[in-house]
Amino acid sequence: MKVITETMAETVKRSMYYGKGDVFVYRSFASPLEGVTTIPESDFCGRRNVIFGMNVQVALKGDAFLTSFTEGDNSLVVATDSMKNFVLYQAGKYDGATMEGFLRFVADKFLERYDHISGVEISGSQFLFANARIGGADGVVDSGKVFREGTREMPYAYVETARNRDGNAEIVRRQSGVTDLHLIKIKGSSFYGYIHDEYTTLPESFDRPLYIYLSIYWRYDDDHAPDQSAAEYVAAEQVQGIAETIFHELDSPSIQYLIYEIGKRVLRRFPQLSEVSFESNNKTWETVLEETVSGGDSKVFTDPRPPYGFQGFTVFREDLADEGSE
Ligand SMILES: O=c1[nH]c(=O)c2[nH]c(=O)[nH]c2[nH]1
Repeated sequence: MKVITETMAETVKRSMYYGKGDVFVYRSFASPLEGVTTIPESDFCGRRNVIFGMNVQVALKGDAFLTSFTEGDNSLVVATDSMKNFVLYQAGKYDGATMEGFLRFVADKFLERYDHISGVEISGSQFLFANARIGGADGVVDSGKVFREGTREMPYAYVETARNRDGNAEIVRRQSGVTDLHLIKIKGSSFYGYIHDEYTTLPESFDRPLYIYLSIYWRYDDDHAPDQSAAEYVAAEQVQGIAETIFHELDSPSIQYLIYEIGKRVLRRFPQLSEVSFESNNKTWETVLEETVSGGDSKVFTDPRPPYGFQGFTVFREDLADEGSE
């Protein structure tokens, strides 16, 4: 009987996990992120982390949880409410400066604390808070105490760990990112040359108001890790700066080509990365009036109607192979 069970365990890969989402963590006066290597496309040089805030999702994995599903046996269940408390408690113990580092720290602590857990999947979206600007005797300066939740676009991080044969935590997969950029280029984008057949109604466009929703994700190569050194850390703000710069510079023939060019620039700027992935949506405005009283290029637009197009693409370091250096 035992042999059959073991064989089944090897051949049947069951999906099994449970956890907690929307764990909102706000840590005040965390370590500042300093010593980041700057790039020409961005003036980002660090984060003060007066408020280090994020929305965390965590899931625990392990064969030990099987009977909680199959027999209602809760004896090895870490309640998801306790997971939430665990994450919040660790926020007080973390002395690093990045979400990637924090998630790794929490994942390791889970495996240390609970022997029966075999793996952890944890991800987060970071809230960026910007200093309020206040007027006083010295002119308009940063408040240092009052912050506004900065932007819609959010740094993203994902870490998956598993216990190895020696019982120690190992990284299985991880990814960093920036999600939910909304970028409009008012002039200088086209889309033409696509298949024209009995299904085509879209007019070719030689100067469209290209509006994209964009999420960008990147992975470090095996010799580098996002929580290793600030000098090798790739910040969401920097990748965002590259995306905005390329969008500005390039007269793009399509979103497909635009994201490829952004990906190549990111890999060229950051040799410590092995790949960059994109998810984009096309929200290009509809043109309502081609002319206005202002003359020149002035027009009137409105939001597009659904459905919306999307693109997904991963750029690898090999894609740079036949390019000269800048
Ligand atoms: O950049 C674009 N890529 C497409 O594949 C596409 N298809 C479409 O209708 N509009 C666009 N725009």
